[in-house]
Amino acid sequence: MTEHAITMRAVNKYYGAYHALVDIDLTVDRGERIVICGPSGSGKSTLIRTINQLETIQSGQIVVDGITLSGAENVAKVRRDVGMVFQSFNLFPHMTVLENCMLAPMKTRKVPRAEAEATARQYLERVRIPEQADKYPAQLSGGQQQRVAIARALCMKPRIMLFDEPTSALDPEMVKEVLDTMIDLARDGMTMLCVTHEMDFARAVADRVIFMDRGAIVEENAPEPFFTNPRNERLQAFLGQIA
Ligand SMILES: Nc1ncnc2c1ncn2[C@@H]1O[C@H](COP(=O)(O)OP(=O)(O)OP(=O)(O)O)[C@@H](O)[C@H]1O
Repeated sequence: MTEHAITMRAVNKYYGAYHALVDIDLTVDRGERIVICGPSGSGKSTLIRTINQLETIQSGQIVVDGITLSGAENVAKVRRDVGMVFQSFNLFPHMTVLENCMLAPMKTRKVPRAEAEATARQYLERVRIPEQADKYPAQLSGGQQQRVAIARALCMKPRIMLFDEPTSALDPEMVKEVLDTMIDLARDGMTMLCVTHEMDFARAVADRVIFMDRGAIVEENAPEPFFTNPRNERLQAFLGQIA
């Protein structure tokens, strides 16, 4: 067992000439819940997408669960261990909810069908929509679709979950049901990195809140000093805007 869930050292990422991640150093402990916030374009999505190499980096090192992210074999191993939930739910529209949840375990983990189905039903229960198993995504509300996306990620039994603005495409009345699901997960000890502007969620479950600005991590702290005593001027302005 390695000590940390994720270690990023001197990570730099460019989109062409644009410097999107600037000397990122970040260590995430097992079971730690981290919320990442910051202005639009500050690099939040890019940062979490580098953790399962949906974005490649130009310099630095990322180690996930003791595995250095380089080489196709290592990247595949890391991806099996890291679940990701996006702003848009990215479910397969031509498959039922149950089939969406069974696909990856059967394909990439070679889990037998009966076991994949049992696991899928267990996690649909967990996100409180077991009765939707045989419907197609288009027949569900946005909040329900996002809970399917969370169940689908959990079916791979990930050690780490990444969330990229999971509630920002939802109607306001559906935000709470998704946040409640995430709070349940957080309380169960899942290692979580979550890009969100839901600061009540951050206050409720985050061990650490990170503020990104112009590609860099400029402040990180436990919620208490982070919200009550922000040291950085741009963080103060940002918190003022989203309050
Ligand atoms: N594929 C890409 N090609 C070129 N530039 C990109 C690409 N993806 C992101 N960028 C740029 O990199 C910067 C960081 O983008 P990123 O999506 O990580 O920011 P963000 O903080 O998540 O923003 P938002 O809150 O608006 O989602 C932005 O300036 C963006 O325009």
